[in-house]
Amino acid sequence: MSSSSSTSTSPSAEIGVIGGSGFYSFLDDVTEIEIETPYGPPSDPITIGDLGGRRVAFVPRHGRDHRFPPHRIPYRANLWALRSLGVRQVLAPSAVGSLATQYGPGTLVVPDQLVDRTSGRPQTFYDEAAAIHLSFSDPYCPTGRDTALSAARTADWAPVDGGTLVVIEGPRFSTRAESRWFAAQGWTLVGMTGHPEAVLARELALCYTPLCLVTDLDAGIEEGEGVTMAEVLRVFTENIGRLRPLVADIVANLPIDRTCPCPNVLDGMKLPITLP
Ligand SMILES: CSC[C@H]1O[C@H](OP(=O)(O)O)[C@H](O)[C@@H]1O
Ligand SMILES: Nc1ncnc2[nH]cnc12
Repeated sequence: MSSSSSTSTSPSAEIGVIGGSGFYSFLDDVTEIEIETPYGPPSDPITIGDLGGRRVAFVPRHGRDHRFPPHRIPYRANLWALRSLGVRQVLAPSAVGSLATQYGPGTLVVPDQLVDRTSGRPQTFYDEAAAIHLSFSDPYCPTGRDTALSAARTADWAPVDGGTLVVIEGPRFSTRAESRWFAAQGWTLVGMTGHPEAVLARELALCYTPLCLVTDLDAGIEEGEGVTMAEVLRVFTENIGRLRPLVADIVANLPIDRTCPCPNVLDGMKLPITLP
């Protein structure tokens, strides 16, 4: 681990933020850290700073120059690096498409379920020496979700509480038929990065909370031209001015001591690896 500023102790943080498309920086007055993990380096050097009285680590999921497409993001390295810095609670802003007309661009959703439609992405830390099967019935931290929802309400950004995020392999967007099928299942949102990020956080006993900003109505919902990357980035950029302070408020309001089930998910398991 190397750091750009001289510190006598190792840099550490308690809360991690993984920025998505259009969310490439977060903190002021940062220490920048280059970390190697058993899974290679994270998407970018991690920046650590103080925010709302908390120590926060930030990593841009796609890299600050958006060089990693969703299927090439080093998800394991990102989560491992955050945990190795002391992070135990993770906030995950993400740009998503909507599968429901009532949730138009600019809607903030804190989903409570996900459906994995990715293929071939490494999605576990436990792939040799012992079989580890974790419960994933409720993929997100209940306390993180509640904290996010109440911070959004306080900020007058009426959030949608719950919904199902379907995660596609990408990097292409969905066809209209796929999109209509997702909507017909009753799923709410579509994205490309929510899996395996959430399950890898669970495997490291981290709290993980998705913050989904709707940037578009997906192809089968709006009979227009179809979604474009430019549209996603434009709408995200229009909303980043209120998303950043909201993430800061959530950071400030996350509990210091975790009373949710997340810290205990590995209890009694004989792990084949030592967690950082
Ligand atoms: C920029 S277009 C599609 C891209 O945007 C979303 O990224 P993220 O979840 O990191 O905000 C979506 O999942 C795709 O990766
Ligand atoms: N319509 C969409 N499909 C998949 N990922 C997205 N990210 C933002 N909008 C999206």
